[in-house]
Amino acid sequence: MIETEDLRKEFRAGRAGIVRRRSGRAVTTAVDGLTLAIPPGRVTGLLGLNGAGKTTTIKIIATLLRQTSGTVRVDGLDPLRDPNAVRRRINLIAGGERMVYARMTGRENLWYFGQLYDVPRGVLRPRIDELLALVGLDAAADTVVERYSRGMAQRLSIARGLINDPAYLLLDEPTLGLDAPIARDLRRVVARLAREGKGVLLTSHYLAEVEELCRHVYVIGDGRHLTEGSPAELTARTGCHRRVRVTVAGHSARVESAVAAFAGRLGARADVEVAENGDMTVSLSHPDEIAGPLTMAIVDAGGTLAGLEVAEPSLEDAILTLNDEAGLVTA
Ligand SMILES: Nc1ncnc2c1ncn2[C@@H]1O[C@H](COP(=O)(O)OP(=O)(O)OP(=O)(O)O)[C@@H](O)[C@H]1O
Repeated sequence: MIETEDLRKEFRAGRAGIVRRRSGRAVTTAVDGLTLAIPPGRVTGLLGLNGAGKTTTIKIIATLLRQTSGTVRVDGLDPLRDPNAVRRRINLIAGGERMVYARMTGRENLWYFGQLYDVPRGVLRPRIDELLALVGLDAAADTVVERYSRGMAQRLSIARGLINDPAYLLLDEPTLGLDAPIARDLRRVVARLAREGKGVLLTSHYLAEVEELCRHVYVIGDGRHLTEGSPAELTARTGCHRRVRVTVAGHSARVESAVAAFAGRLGARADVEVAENGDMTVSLSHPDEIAGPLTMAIVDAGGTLAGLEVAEPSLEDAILTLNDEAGLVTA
C-alpha cells in the first residue's frame, strides 16, 4: 500500500525576476495536507483542475521531490530514508514527457532502463520480450524509436515503466495526446495490470477514462482534499441527474419559450443551443423522468423532433459541480 499522511509541499520562488511579497519570498502551496491511500490491485484516481497539485503529489511519491511536511510510506518504507528500496517498488509514467531515447531501438531502450534498475540480465531478457508483447511492439522491437509514431513511443514508455516489475505504477496523464484507439489499448493494459495485482495511481483529464478504470477517486483543489469515493458515489453525492437532450428541427421562439416555461415549472434550467443549420438542442437535467413530458411540450408548441438522447450523469458532471461548489476555476 502507498499511503500519504498530511502531505504538504510549498514552493518558494527565490530566483531573480520573480515578484516577491513584501513579507519575504513568494510561496506557492502546491499540496496542502493530502492523506491518500493507493492499495495494490486497484486503479486509484487523482483528479483536479490544472494546478490542483496532482503532478507535485506524484513526484513526491516517486521520490523526485521532497515534501515540506507530512509522510509518505510505500509498503511501510519511507522514501526519505530508503529511496532505493522505494524506487524498486514504484515507477512513473508521465504522458507529456519523452521518457525514452529516440536514437535507440525499443528493445535497446528497455535493456538500458532495465540495467539502470539493476534487473539481473537473466530476468531482463525474457521480461523485455514479455513487455514488448504486452504493449504490442514485438514487431517494432528492433526499430529505432525516432521512427515510431507517437502512440508507439507512448506504449514503449509504458513498457519502460514496467521494466523493474514495480508493485505500484504512477501514471500522470498516460494517454495525453493519443488517438482514441491507442488510448483504448493503453487503458486495457492498465486495467489488466491492476487485475494482476499492481497498485496504480492515475491522473487524467479524460474523465471518461477515470470513470472506466478507477474504483476509487480522490478529488483535490488548490492542493487540498475536496472529496473521494467511487465514480458512482461521487456522481450520486453531488446530486447530478440524468440529462435529457432533445434536438428540434429549425429554431422557433415559440418552442424556446415553451421549453423555458416547462423548465420553470420544474424549478430547473434548460440550456438551448442553436446549431449552424438552425436546429435547436435543448438539454435539461432533472431527477424525474422528463423525456416524455419535455418532448410533448415541444411538440405542442409546434416543434418537430429531430433527436432525443438521455445520458446518465457522468463523473464529468460531478467534477464540474464539485469545482463550482468549491469556487475553483481553471488555472
Ligand atoms: N517547481 C515549481 N516551482 C514553483 N511552483 C510550482 C512548481 N511546480 C508546481 N508549482 C505550482 O504548484 C501548483 C501545483 O502544480 P501541479 O503541477 O502539481 O498541478 P497539477 O494538478 O499537476 O496541474 P496540471 O493539471 O496542470 O498538470 C501550481 O500552482 C504550480 O504552479
